[in-house]
Amino acid sequence: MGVTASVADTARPAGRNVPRRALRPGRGRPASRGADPASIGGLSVMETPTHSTVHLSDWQKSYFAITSGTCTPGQKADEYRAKILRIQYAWANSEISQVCAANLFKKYAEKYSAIIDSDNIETGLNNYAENILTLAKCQQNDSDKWQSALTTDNVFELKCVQERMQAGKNVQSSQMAPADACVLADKGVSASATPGLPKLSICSSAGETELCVGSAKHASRGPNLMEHPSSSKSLQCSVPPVTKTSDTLPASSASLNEQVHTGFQTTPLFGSKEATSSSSLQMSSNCRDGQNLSLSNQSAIPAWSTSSGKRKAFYGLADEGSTVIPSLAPCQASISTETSSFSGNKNRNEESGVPGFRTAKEQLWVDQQKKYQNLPQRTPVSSYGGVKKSLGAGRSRGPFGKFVPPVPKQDGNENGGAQCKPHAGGPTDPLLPVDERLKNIEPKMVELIMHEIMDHGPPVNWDDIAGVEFAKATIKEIVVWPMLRPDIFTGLRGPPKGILLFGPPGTGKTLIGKCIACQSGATFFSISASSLTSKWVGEGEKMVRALFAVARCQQPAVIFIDEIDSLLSQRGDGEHESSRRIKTEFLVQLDGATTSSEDRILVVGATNRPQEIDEAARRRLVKRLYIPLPEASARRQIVTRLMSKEHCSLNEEEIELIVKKSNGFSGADMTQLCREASLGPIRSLQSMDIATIMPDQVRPIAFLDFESAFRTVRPSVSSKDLELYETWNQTFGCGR
Ligand SMILES: Nc1ncnc2c1ncn2[C@@H]1O[C@H](COP(=O)(O)OP(=O)(O)OP(=O)(O)O)[C@@H](O)[C@H]1O
Ligand SMILES: [Mg+2]
Repeated sequence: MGVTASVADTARPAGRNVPRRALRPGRGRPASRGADPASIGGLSVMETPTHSTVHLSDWQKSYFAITSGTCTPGQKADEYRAKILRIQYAWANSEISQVCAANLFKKYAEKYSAIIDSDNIETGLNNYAENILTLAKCQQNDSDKWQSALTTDNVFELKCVQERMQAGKNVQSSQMAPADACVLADKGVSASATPGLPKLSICSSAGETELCVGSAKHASRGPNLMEHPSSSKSLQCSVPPVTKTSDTLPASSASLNEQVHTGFQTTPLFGSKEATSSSSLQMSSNCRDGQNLSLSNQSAIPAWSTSSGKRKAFYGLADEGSTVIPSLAPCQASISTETSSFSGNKNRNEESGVPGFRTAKEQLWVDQQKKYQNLPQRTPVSSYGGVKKSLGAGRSRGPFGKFVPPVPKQDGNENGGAQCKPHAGGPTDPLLPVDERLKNIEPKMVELIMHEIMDHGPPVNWDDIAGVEFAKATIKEIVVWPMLRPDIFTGLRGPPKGILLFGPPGTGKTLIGKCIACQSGATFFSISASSLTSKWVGEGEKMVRALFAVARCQQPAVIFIDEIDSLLSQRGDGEHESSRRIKTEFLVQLDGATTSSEDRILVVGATNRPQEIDEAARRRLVKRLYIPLPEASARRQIVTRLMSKEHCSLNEEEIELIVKKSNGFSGADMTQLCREASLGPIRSLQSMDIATIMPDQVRPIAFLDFESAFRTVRPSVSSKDLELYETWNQTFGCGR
């Protein structure tokens, strides 16, 4: 690669892989070789080669973009990295001298110091660590495939290691390391001050060559990473044997360790003199080495190629322990401090007891790890803290939701669980006894069902449900009270096993289901029928079986199935085999639940298509409660309750008018009407006011807002549909 191309690249937006040659012809520039280093990056340097192919306008564009403040810190950092890379290439190709390269590096370090050292999160590079993290995540899969051929056994046979071992012996024989020696490994690696291996990690003094860990070759003939793509291998290969001796770390090494983290010396780019003189561009100890090290390492060393283990240590994967050789772990952690600088920063600070700099993302990760460690290891957590998906509607348990074992509650306050064996460790814990009733159920399904238990969510009271007094009273009678007093509700008074809530859409059927969940004190499973039928093709009936099995272990239990018509629709010839099997299994289970008078499992189904429910299922859902459109009183209740939370100027008469005008509206329609009206005061503002107006300056919601809301909100249930519900209710419903 010629410097020409490098310089041309410098003028392009960083990070874009536009073919270099594609740029030049378009611009009609001569494709001459040998750039003028003096013009690389627009900096004046000591050497002035003969050719210059930098297009001035390109350079100016780039330069002004970076310095004008229109670039983000991330873009600036990209630009910086790109420039460093260009210089390295030029130097590696002998197109500029080391002195020239050193000077260029120095200039760039000075030029970019404002963004590198800045604490300002908007103009500095603090947030750049986030970008690196993202990049690293993206690269993880690919780079994980790479495996070093070096092992702990063959690494000692490497010539470079042998040389360094010998050199180490020599130095050790002089009894002490030079005072200004620089250790370039950290904790694990620097433990190598054991006889035979000591100087693997200790450099010669300043002025001499500085070493990378394991890069003995560099020590002997001057570092040239560009010439030695294998240097990253040697970095890695030297680690295991050194680690073995970590417990023999002498104090001197330990103190030297501190230098490891603070310097940039792990990236020797120049010959000895240049290395020393260029220390200023090595972003030394007081820099925010998290970012800087990352930048510099990425530019100088193919850092990501050093090992996948580094990345594992970097992320602290949940399954790391199972895949990482224990003896390697400290080394991986230590190496990651070099390549994954923010983790190094963290380690260092934690070791020294000083709270260290962390990006928000880092902190979140640490917090999640801590949180997760304190919880039972039930839910498999993905490598990055993601959570395995569960099926169905009840996702409210969340990633760290409370663990509810599939056993009856056994303390004195709860009922019906005495016959179950304890299963506190969860279905997948091999050490704990499994409930007899779960023996034939796949643990994976038990696990999935457990996710469907709704044990929290916004509380819903009976008062929140306007109207439907008969349905509410019936539900209290057959659900809540028997759950609370099973001793009274026995024999003929025993609760039914199935309830069907049917009625037009938006009348509060799901709301009632949530209310039962909150008020009954039972374990509440909320499963949408479609999740059983669509997600679990072929396994749906097993899921149904598992559902009832787990519910039996969790008594008293309520299984709420929303849109139950899709699960229990009429059986017919064109029906899919799998859905037929699910339906059959469901009916069997409903019967099974019915046969045991001890069982306290209630199935509550909700539908707005009751006519589609299979007759066998209909029979089993013995209480079929019509949830009609809200009457005038219920509509008034909804409006009053919603408006009581808002700034509103409605008087009684106006509310009555609204109630009258909303005849035929469902509960959901009423809610929508109120939402629409509440936007009226905002709409009446001038658009320019919205940015500056104070909340208390917004006028109250008035009747005129409802009047305009009535123009856009219409009833969602047609009178024809209503007739169908009425007819079905008269035929099959249990209402009065
Ligand atoms: N009786 C009611 N009292 C108060 N609010 C209600 C009532 N009915 C409906 N709503 C409002 O309408 C919203 C939708 O209600 P819900 O989801 O329970 O209807 P649904 O009967 O289940 O409808 P669908 O048959 O379409 O599933 C509720 O969140 C609530 O805000
Ligand atoms: Mg619903």
